[in-house]
Amino acid sequence: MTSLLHLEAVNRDFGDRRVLRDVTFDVAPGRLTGFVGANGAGKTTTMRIILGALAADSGTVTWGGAPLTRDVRRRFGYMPEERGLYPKMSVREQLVYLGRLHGLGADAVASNVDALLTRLGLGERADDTLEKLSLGNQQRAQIAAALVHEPDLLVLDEPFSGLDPLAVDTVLTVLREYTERGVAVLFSSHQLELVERLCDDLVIIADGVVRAAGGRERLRQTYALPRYEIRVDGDAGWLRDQPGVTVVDLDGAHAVFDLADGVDDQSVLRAALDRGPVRAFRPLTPSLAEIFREVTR
Ligand SMILES: Nc1ncnc2c1ncn2[C@@H]1O[C@H](COP(=O)(O)OP(=O)(O)OP(=O)(O)O)[C@@H](O)[C@H]1O
Repeated sequence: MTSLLHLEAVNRDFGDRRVLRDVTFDVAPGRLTGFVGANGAGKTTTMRIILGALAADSGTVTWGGAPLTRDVRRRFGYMPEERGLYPKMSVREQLVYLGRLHGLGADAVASNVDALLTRLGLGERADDTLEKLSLGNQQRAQIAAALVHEPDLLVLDEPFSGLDPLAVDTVLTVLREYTERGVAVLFSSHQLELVERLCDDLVIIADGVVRAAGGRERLRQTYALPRYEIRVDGDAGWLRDQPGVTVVDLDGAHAVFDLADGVDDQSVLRAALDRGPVRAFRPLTPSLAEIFREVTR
């Protein structure tokens, strides 16, 4: 059974620089959580603290409400930013080695490794040394290494960087299979479009501070501007004279506009209908890139 990973007020300094400030968020079982932030925002440092590769100065990390022990961490899978496989060893050999290191029996390891390599599209390359593989395939092998011992929590540092769209889909499908089994997955990325497409939950960090965290749809609603799109038959220029309306974009019959606080969207719709047919009228939800800009500025 997997559990909830919870970080509470985690702080970390390097020298006189505070790199993480009161970092608090959850990684829930069965959910893909995207960890986004600019270069140097603190993602890798946070992940290394979760994995125990680095100590926090203060704050706690718990798994199912209990502090992390070495045994609990053995049930975690990690793909570090500095990829960790040996270039001159065959992919299969090192995955088997890693599985054994995590305490799996020889038979379980052999079947896990074969299944994983097939799922990740590396079945044919299993006996090649890592250095012989393309960069995209090396990346898939690194992901396999984080999965080989059937972890309860997966922590992946930029797992999608350098993958072509097909490989992104393959890896995503595999990660989804894990979340469907209840595994909790945290991955960092600076590719906002990708994170937006993939994630159930998001954590946005800037300068070591979590600026927003929670379900993707809830965040979208929380940061939704009162912004609307309208398409009419004639020219929509009259919107400029409508009280409480600020036109953001106008292109003939199509317009995007913001509404002032307290102005009823239906009154704008009625005003449009008084002038003729309305072909489209809808509130616009912000993209992750817009939310990111909003919370990190
Ligand atoms: N061992 C270290 N010693 C000193 N400073 C460090 C160390 N590790 C990280 N830092 C600093 O901490 C800050 C956060 O780095 P971190 O690697 O966690 O960011 P990140 O969000 O993962 O960025 P990136 O996307 O570039 O990997 C950066 O300013 C970095 O220079």
